[in-house]
Amino acid sequence: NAPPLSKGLEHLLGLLEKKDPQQFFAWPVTDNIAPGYSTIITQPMDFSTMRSKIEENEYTYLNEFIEDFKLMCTNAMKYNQVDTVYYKASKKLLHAGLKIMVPEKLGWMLN
Ligand SMILES: NC(=O)c1ccc2nc(N)sc2c1
Repeated sequence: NAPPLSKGLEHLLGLLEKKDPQQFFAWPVTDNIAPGYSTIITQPMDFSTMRSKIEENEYTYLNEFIEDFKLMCTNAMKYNQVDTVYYKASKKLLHAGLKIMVPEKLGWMLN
């Protein structure tokens, strides 16, 4: 059965996914669309993987979820050149996401 954390994380995930309308972060990046991706990015992460982890109760603490979100964004800033839509979108998503993942905004989930 889903402990309370997973309910909160699913809500939070939904808020973050809305900040990625082009769905650049919706699914794992493949080497087909991003040549050499799997050699450059050793720890891939995307929203669909995060959703699976929530459903499998793989997140014990909110911080683990936040780390995966940051990993997903920083991977994109590592692989993509600064002048690409992907880099720009990941930087914007990272900052927008970290703005809502602060204690005063998440108090309802933390206790
Ligand atoms: N999340 C990413 O880093 C990402 C997503 C989509 C995409 N499509 C390409 N042609 S390169 C690329 C990179």
